[in-house]
Amino acid sequence: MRFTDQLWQQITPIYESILTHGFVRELATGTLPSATFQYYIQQDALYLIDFSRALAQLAVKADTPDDMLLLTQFAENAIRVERVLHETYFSLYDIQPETVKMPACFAYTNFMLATTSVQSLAVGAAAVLPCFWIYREVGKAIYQQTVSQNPYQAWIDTYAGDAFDEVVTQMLELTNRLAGEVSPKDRNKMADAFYQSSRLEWYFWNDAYILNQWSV
Ligand SMILES: Cc1ncc(CO)c(N)n1
Ligand SMILES: Cc1ncsc1CCO
Repeated sequence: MRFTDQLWQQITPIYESILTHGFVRELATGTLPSATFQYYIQQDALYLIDFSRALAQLAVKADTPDDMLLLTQFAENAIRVERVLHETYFSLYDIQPETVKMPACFAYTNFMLATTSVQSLAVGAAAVLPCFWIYREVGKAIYQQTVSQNPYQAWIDTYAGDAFDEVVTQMLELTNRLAGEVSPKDRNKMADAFYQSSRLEWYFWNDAYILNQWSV
């Protein structure tokens, strides 16, 4: 069994909770209230910027030009996806950019940035892997269930598509290779980082669903 298969086994309950979450269900059926989607897109634009920073920090730590290139391309692409959010959703739904990260976005981006700056390349890679992998699985799952005229179809197509699939496969290969080069102790740290980010993926959707704000 590949290392990443073990990682996925450990997050099975989290993944199930994500797939059955109201946000994901309503995204699939197109019934998600537009205010909820707005909140999500505003937070995701903020998220993608720091996600790009996290990937760039991993690129600095990479040992080979090939890995540097892969990670810098991912970092660039995260900014490009952030731009596309603005060009499509922000203008389509007349969404105003947000500057304040709400609790889940704040927790998730800070966790990724701390892990990719303080921990090793392998542990940092495990911390960003759920961003790739969970979105691909959710994208493919929703793609099966989606209805015609779904207002969120473009979002679904992005993550269910072949281009994203290829990117995720590359990130999985990198993570498995790195896992093979580190100690069992570090593989445990990788598993912990992967688990924590997976949890935060659930919280990110949940915050949007409940329109969570800072209480104080
Ligand atoms: C919160 C979150 N996780 C993962 C992705 C996909 O990279 C995204 N756009 N947003
Ligand atoms: C995972 C991911 N999601 C949006 S951009 C990106 C980086 C890979 O291109």
